Amino acid sequence: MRVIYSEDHKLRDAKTELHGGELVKPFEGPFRVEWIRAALKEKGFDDEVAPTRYDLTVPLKLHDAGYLQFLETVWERWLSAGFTTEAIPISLPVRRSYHARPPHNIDGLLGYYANSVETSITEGTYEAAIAAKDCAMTGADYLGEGHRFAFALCRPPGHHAGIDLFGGYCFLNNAAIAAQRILDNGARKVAILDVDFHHGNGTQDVTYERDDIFFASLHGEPDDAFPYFWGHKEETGKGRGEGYNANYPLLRNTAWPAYSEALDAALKRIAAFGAEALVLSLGVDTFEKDPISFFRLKTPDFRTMGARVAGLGIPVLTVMEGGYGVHEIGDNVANVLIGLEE
Ligand SMILES: NCCCCC(=O)NO
Ligand SMILES: [Zn+2]
Repeated sequence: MRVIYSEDHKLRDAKTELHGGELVKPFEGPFRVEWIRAALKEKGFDDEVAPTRYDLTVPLKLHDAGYLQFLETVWERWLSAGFTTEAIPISLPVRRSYHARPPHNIDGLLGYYANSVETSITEGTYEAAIAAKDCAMTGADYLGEGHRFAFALCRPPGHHAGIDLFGGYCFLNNAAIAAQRILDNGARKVAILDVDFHHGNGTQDVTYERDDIFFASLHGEPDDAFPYFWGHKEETGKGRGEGYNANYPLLRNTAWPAYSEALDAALKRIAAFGAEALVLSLGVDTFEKDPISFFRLKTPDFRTMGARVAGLGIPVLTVMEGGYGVHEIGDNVANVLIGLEE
């Protein structure tokens, strides 16, 4: 299977994350991708390429132009405002802020575009996010050449990045950008299946009113799991998108039997939609040892997951999302790819 990887992920190397009321070493660090890369190489995934560089034409079909400009300029503006730390939002447009609009003040602008406040913005964040979406788009084009599978080893991840929202370690929605590229390459219907532990609220945001992209997400029950305010069953799409969004919230300690039931239901919906290709938002923070999640999947389950997804019989672009803290993330990602190709 072709693996698309960019050294530029290392440009995103934040030193702080707001977690449990204090600034900690980020869970989402460069080590993650290097662990995964090493595991893939060990298991024979040695067809690795660097991404093609693309302009912003496709991201601008999903993200707000002002938001992209913010991402590109925020770090310099933060420093020019005299700050010497990493940029973390503190004030958000919440309920009844009826006239909220992007303030000039960079401190306020950070909050305007944030959907959560754990994620610091630092030097190199934008460049790394650009490289991640280039990995996803390169994978989409590789499928467009007639190949069945590809893996975009994206970092930073993207599934919490909304139309004009960053957070949850995400800045550009790599999976949705890849889906858009697949459509631009000629497909009429594409599905995105998000198997990360956390609801892909950003992906839901950018696809919610569309009938050419079907979005399904399996995730921790929002009443108990980040991002908390999205991912309920009753979120089924809006306008033309009504019926093209499916959420499968699952309870604490969910293990493979219950998880696979929801997975099969999601796959059935995707097949019924008539997807010509699938973008798999792969987070492996569903793993039993993940430090910030609460499902109980085991390493062999990820191989079964890949095989079930391959059962759709359509091309699959796997896009890396979350999965933290333990070396097993490499084996778990490799197992999904092995299962896909079985
Ligand atoms: N503050 C929690 C951030 C969770 C990020 C993540 O793994 N999303 O999939
Ligand atoms: Zn996650």
